[in-house]
Amino acid sequence: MLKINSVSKTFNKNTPDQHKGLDNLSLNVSEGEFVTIIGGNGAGKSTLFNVVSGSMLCDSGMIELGGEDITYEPEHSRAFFIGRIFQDPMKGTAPNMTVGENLIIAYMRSTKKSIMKYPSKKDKMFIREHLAELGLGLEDRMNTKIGLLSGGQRQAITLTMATLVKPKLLLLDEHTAALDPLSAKNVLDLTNKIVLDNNITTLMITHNISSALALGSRTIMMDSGDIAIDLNTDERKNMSVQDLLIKFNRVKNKEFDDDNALL
Ligand SMILES: Nc1ncnc2c1ncn2[C@@H]1O[C@H](COP(=O)(O)OP(=O)(O)OP(=O)(O)O)[C@@H](O)[C@H]1O
Repeated sequence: MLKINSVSKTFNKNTPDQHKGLDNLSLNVSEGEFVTIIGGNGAGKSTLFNVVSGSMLCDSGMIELGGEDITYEPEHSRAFFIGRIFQDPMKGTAPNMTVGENLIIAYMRSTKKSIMKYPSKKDKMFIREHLAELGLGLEDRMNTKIGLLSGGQRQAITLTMATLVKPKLLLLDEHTAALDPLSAKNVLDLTNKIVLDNNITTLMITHNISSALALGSRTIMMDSGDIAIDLNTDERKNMSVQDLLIKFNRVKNKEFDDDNALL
């Protein structure tokens, strides 16, 4: 489904500050796979998401999604089939527009319908039903401005916006890191439900190693712009956080270094 072939990205080339964001990284993700990604500071996690979503172009290598070469496809056209959710709940929504308006715009955009046209009753029903499925009562707050909702509610809506129409790929970029622990847990539970119910191919960056091992079907650990450890479902099953840190230490011959790690 997603094939990343020997992708590299160097920043500040030919300057004393030159360094590699991605170093010949290859990764194959199958349809419906839910991969959690961890890694220390500057390991290259966000750069990986940037080159996959098109917000940055790689220097070399190839990225294929669903059999199509998207390596040099511009970000705005990838946005039709790649959903990306950021740490900041305000990113990706218009705070002065209502819940309903935000969802309608996301829906019209992903179905490539004109946003100049008034949505049909059927479209509005579809959106309302989707929101009701979250079980947060947000379907009764369609006229509330998004900016007035809590961070957790906003992330739940952003998640709905990104999955109203099933994306080919969902990128979750530490999407619960700015939330309080209870909201973070609720949003992670919702994420798990939405991803599994819809069989969405998903990559999720997290600093929480226990969540990374508990969620999804595979965990990769990045270091120095490449994948250091790649664990499938069976390999992860009985692995504790401590086991993983010991494995990293053995493979890379150094301590895992992540200021934000919530073990
Ligand atoms: N736009 C940029 N310009 C220059 N260097 C960059 C840029 N983006 C990332 N880098 C560098 O590339 C390396 C990888 O950064 P990246 O943000 O991908 O790491 P990360 O794993 O997401 O780290 P963190 O968890 O700390 O956010 C780092 O050394 C970083 O400083």
